[in-house]
Amino acid sequence: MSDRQQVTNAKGERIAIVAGLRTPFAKQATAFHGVSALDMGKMVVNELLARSELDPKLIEQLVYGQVVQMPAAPNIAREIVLGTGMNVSTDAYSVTRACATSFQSAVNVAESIMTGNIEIGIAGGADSSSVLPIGVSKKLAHALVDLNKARSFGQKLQIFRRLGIKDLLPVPPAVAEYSTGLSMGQTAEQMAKTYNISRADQDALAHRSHTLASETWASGHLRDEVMVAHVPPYKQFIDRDNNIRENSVLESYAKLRPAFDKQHGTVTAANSTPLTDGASAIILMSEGRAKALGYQPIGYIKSYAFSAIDVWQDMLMGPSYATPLALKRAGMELEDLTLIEMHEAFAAQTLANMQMFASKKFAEEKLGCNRAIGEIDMSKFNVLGGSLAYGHPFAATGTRLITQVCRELKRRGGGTGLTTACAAGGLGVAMILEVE
Ligand SMILES: CC(=O)SCCNC(=O)CCNC(=O)[C@H](O)C(C)(C)COP(=O)(O)OP(=O)(O)OC[C@H]1O[C@@H](n2cnc3c(N)ncnc32)[C@H](O)[C@@H]1OP(=O)(O)O
Repeated sequence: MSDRQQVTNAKGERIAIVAGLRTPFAKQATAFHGVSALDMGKMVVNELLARSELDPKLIEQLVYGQVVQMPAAPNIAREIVLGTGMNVSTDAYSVTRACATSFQSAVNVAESIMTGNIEIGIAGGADSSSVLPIGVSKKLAHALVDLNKARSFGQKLQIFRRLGIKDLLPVPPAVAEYSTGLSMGQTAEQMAKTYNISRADQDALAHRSHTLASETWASGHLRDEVMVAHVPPYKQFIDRDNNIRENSVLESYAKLRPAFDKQHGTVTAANSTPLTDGASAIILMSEGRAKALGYQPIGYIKSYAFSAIDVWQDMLMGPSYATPLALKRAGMELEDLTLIEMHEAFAAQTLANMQMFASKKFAEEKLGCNRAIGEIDMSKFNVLGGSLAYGHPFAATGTRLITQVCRELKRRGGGTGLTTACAAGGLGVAMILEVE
């Protein structure tokens, strides 16, 4: 098998990213309080269609995802088709791959174009941490099923007697690993300890992220890729991300108490991504179709790779496993890249991955290579700030990163950019984009 990946259709045409858009990202229970992931997904896809002036009849497929599922609408992709100005005959299905979800939807649409099944598709993802599928305890769920079957009042009473007050309390979804029960924050704490990452270094990375993101908003660059979202019942709107600290002060970070290991921890609210609401989407086309329709693509997919490791220890290492694969498939080295964009789930996780990129020992022991992936040049790294500042509506981050990197590469006169993310389940993703 060749190491190189051919990301083209049978005619040799590349997979073009024609446009990308997102809603502003809002902290949990703020501007998008009460707005579901589906509604945010509809908002962004509608606006993307309007801005790109693409005839909805031409869109053959929409692949979309969310991490925190809405039981009432399990196929969010199809609901977006039915709830926007899209053609009802547009095929639509949903995917989920934790924090790499919209990378997955982008790859699914790209692969449909590569096989020649379609020429035009939309990919993306949305998540709400404010509209949650609040569940019930296992005991209550069991009892409710039994109640349905109970024939007499006596039998019903027996069932209720099995329940205590605690069993009646609502259960919100946990940001935790199903198989280990560890929260993402606890995993970040593991990583800080394993890789010896200091609180000061974590805080400095978070401060850098906020400072750069704040400068980026001030520059006006994000206006083309972030829509103004009118929030139902349409009395209010949000026009920019609301987690970014406009005047981030490093000293204030040190004052915060650890959030996940209260006694010995270093991971705080400031050096973690906040729980966030938002949606994003991109339009993908075969290069030939994009040009025939008169579009100037914002970028092309050069290579991509997914990876998986065990979940018990330091599982947010995805970038260190997926990146070397994507580089190899693109026939590139880390130093060839113009930009490197790594999803900042936590500062500790980001710094651990950066450390392992530079480690020959890691390459030898974990990747079976005799050369480190490479030292990250900070002048290329998360140059507009990262998820620590922008926030992280899980399923929306992938297509945010893809759009942001393509646009920044364009401003810099073109080149290649890596986008990479860790994800729950020990998963990782890396995608290399090229811009002319
Ligand atoms: C693959 C992956 O991506 S895994 C990642 C998945 N995502 C997650 O797991 C989400 C992780 N984050 C969280 O769970 C939450 O954001 C937490 C628990 C860390 C923090 O939650 P909260 O305590 O509600 O955060 P909140 O926003 O209220 O901030 C707490 C305090 O820190 C302060 N703070 C937050 N950021 C900063 C900052 N950059 N500088 C200074 N102070 C800050 C806030 O002002 C607040 O102060 P206050 O209590 O005086 O008002």
